[in-house]
Amino acid sequence: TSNNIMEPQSQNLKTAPFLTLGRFHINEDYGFLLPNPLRELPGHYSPWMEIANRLPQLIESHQLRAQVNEMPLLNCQFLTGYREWRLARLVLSFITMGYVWQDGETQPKQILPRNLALPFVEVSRNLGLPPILVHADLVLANWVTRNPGGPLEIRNLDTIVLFPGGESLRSFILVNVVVEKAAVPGIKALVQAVNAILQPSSDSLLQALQRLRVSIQDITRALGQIHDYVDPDIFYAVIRIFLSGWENNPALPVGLVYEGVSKDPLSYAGGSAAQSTILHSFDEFLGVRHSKKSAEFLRRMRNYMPPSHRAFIEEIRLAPSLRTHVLSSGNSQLLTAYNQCVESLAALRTYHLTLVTKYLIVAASKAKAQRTSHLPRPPQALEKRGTGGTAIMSFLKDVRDKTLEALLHPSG
Ligand code: HEM
Ligand SMILES: N[C@@H](CC(=O)c1ccccc1NC=O)C(=O)O
Repeated sequence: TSNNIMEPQSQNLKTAPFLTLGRFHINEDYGFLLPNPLRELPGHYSPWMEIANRLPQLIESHQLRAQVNEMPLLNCQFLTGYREWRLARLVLSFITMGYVWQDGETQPKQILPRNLALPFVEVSRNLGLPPILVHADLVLANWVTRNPGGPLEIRNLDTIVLFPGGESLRSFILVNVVVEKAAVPGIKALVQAVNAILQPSSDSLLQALQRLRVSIQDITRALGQIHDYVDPDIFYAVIRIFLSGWENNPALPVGLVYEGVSKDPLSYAGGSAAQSTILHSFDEFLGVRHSKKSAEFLRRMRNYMPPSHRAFIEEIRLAPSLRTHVLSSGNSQLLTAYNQCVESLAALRTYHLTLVTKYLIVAASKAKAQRTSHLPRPPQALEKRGTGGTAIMSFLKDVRDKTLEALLHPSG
């Protein structure tokens, strides 16, 4: 039956919720993770897969570049379905990072050969992502469960593609998968809260804020598993360089030439969990305001996310302000629940700062004192900057401090 145009709009809101996950390709069980990623491409693409499946060995033996130079130029037309495109990007992004950084920071490859550059740029354009490894490749599409019916826990997970770094690299990726899984109840609570503001229903809103706080605490707990599985010296000296990019990077000051795509070099930021949609969503929902510089970096990182996830953040930004709703409600329970979400988010960022201290600051000073001579010389350019390109501690402390500034006080 056609909608009765006389029916007041609010009736519609009672039925169709304003915000839903499905519209943004966010999964009820896996959140921003790609559900059940593919691990095989059609036979036509075996030249890519054969290299990807041996990537750590090819990089460590410095044979990757030679292998890539012999790789045939393959046409993307035989890729069918979203999951095949995501696996193709996963494979091509790993091969690209390995190709550029195979011989370390002092001898980067300035030109990406056309047989790699052309398909990588085509697949990237198709998916709305930049032609460089991003969090959506390294983490979101790079996981399988060992026992399909089993839980999404480290022991029941495996990666699809790897860089050098052995167990530390594999676990680094999988801790991030577990973090994304821990965020799912929080993202669902955020959607419930936005719809509760619109209905309005303060009971539902209160319950949603309490669920959001619990999920943020679960994310922090999941983050802590890094200590159990990832060696800081291996992370710092072996793994990090393969996650780094070619924007504001002294190792590749003009960027990278993508042969056959553009005669001028192009610059793109390296991977970072700043490309994970989780905290962007929480910041927008809670109304956390970052400094101009931090906000610019975080906004740029949104262009390194799948377009539908980027759109989800935008939708939250356009939704009615939770802060205004809490303050105007005069409901002290809502105010307390809101502040507990903000405090938990700040605590998550403080915990992340302790990780960065251990895995970057301390690891760097140890490497400089040559107490890790059994490992390769770590990249100098990455000493002061994150792989995403920020000045490490100042950016992260600023982001954490601005989170705390969002706390609401009853006197307004
Ligand atoms: C050894 C592990 C890690 C190190 C050394 C590290 C380091 C960094 C650095 C340097 C930045 C600044 C942006 C950049 O330049 O890349 C950053 C940003 C960020 N990292 Fe990590 N990170 C680690 C793991 C993680 C994990 C597992 C998560 C998952 C929640 C995470 C979440 C974030 C977020 C959300 C940002 C953006 C800033 C913010 O919103 O607070 N990081 N990280
Ligand atoms: N930004 C970190 C590296 C890092 O944490 C990262 C790099 C690529 C993709 C995800 C990352 N972090 C967590 O998922 C660093 O500067 O070492």
